Amino acid sequence: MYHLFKGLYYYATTKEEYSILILGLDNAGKTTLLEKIKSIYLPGVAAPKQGAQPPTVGQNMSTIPLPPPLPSIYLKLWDIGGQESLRNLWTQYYSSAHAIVFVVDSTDKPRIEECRNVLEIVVDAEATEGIPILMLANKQDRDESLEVEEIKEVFNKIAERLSARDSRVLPVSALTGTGVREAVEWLVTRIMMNKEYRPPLMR
Ligand SMILES: Nc1nc2c(ncn2[C@@H]2O[C@H](COP(=O)(O)OP(=O)(O)OP(=O)(O)O)[C@@H](O)[C@H]2O)c(=O)[nH]1
Ligand SMILES: [Mg+2]
Repeated sequence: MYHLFKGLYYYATTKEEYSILILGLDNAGKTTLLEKIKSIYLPGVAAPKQGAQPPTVGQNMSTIPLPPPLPSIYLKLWDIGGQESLRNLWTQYYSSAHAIVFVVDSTDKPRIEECRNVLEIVVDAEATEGIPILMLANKQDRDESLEVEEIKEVFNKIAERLSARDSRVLPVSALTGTGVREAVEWLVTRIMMNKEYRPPLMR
């Protein structure tokens, strides 16, 4: 009887926890995205304002219990600094990540090739094999932003590597929130579909 109650208690009080890595060049909008997701799913958290986030030196982490009607799981979001000198830290997070969100500044045309090269390195790393990759064409609220189709073309060049993977490109504005819920919903579906390959932690 004790074991039955213990089992029921465990079942009622634990949830699956999935880690999501938010990567991308410096100034792409990663921290703004994290803050926006927090403001949507956590009660009482204010939405981020333009220019309010200092460049990230190190990491920010937030655990979000998803509200209904989304599945009752925790998303553990890791936002890691994108400056060149910090990018070699990213690899430490790969093996425990259940998905990668790669944020692209759609207004930063001069750095779009750099962006593609950096994504290529992430995709080619052994420890990211088999996990879903979501590319976000961010800053779509700005007039001068590249369209999502143009961003897709740039990333087509690494399509062979991505073709065997679960990947998607979605347009968003981390600042206004347009597309952010859709992005989270895509991630939730894909990490749960992939849970036999990369199982969640139980918390
Ligand atoms: N217009 C617009 N500005 C944005 C958007 N997302 C981020 N920004 C702005 O872009 C700048 C950089 O945003 P951050 O979120 O700090 O960028 P980051 O990727 O975390 O940068 P690092 O921490 O240096 O890696 C800030 O001024 C943000 O307000 C967006 O969707 N639209
Ligand atoms: Mg940041």
